[in-house]
Amino acid sequence: MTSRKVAGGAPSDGGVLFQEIWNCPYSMETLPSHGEDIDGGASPSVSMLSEVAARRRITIVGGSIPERSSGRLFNTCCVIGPDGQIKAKHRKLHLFEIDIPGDITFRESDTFTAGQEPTIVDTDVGRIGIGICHDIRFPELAMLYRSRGAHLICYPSAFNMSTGQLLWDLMQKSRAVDNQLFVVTCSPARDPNAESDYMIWGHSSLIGPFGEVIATAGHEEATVVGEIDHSMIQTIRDNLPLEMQRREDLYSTHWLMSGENLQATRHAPLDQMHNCNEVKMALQPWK
Ligand SMILES: NC(=O)CCC(=O)C(=O)O
Repeated sequence: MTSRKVAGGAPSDGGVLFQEIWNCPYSMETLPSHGEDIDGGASPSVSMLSEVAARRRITIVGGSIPERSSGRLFNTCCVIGPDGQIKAKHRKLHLFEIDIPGDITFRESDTFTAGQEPTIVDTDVGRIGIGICHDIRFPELAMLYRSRGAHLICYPSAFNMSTGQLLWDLMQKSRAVDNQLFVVTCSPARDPNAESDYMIWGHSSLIGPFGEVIATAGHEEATVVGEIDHSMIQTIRDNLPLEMQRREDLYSTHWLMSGENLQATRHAPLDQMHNCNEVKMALQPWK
């Protein structure tokens, strides 16, 4: 997936987004043997991205690779600037866990450790928030990026056949429309002959702040190219001033993500979720 910024500053040569886990099969059994030590400078995959970014003078949101660090494995995305330097590193925050008997069972947490920090980074193609695949299901993360002034959120991804058909488009459009910004996704292509049980859904896309599909792929291998006009963000926000219409008197957007009562309420069975309207949410301070 490649994109080019066309407004809101000097045009750059653009950016490229890769998919989730592009340097090896997305299989929990074999992933550990492909882990690379990014901080230790022993990552052939990131070195390759850096070389390409510097040679082409572009920003690369480098999908994700298994990152080995202090004896643990993370699902990690590096953002690389046109000088070939790593500008940011995002470790997947929400690991994908699913168990639909007879259909799909997948547990990333058997292999990966979850990251601890959201990632927002200023690049030549705008201010980018990063999420990796399953991170897209959590609207709070996208809201956080919006509140930090993100122009676009990049989600390197690998949705599957069980959830992709119903939800993939919906997720991307929801995050874009709720937050009135651009959402860019990149998925691997589907390989019908793959030996893995995990069949990829595909359909990488660039979605605009009004939910419009600017560019999209099918499930086959493709390069998707789209233009991001930053001025559209303000236009849509002026046309439809959602932020001004929030009913802070009814629901607070100052979220408290910790605290015993909140935890107890959030994790209670549905029929015990009383007093929910008393729960205040305040955004976890993010340094
Ligand atoms: N690789 C992933 O995180 C897949 C997420 C997914 O398919 C979902 O439904 O969520």
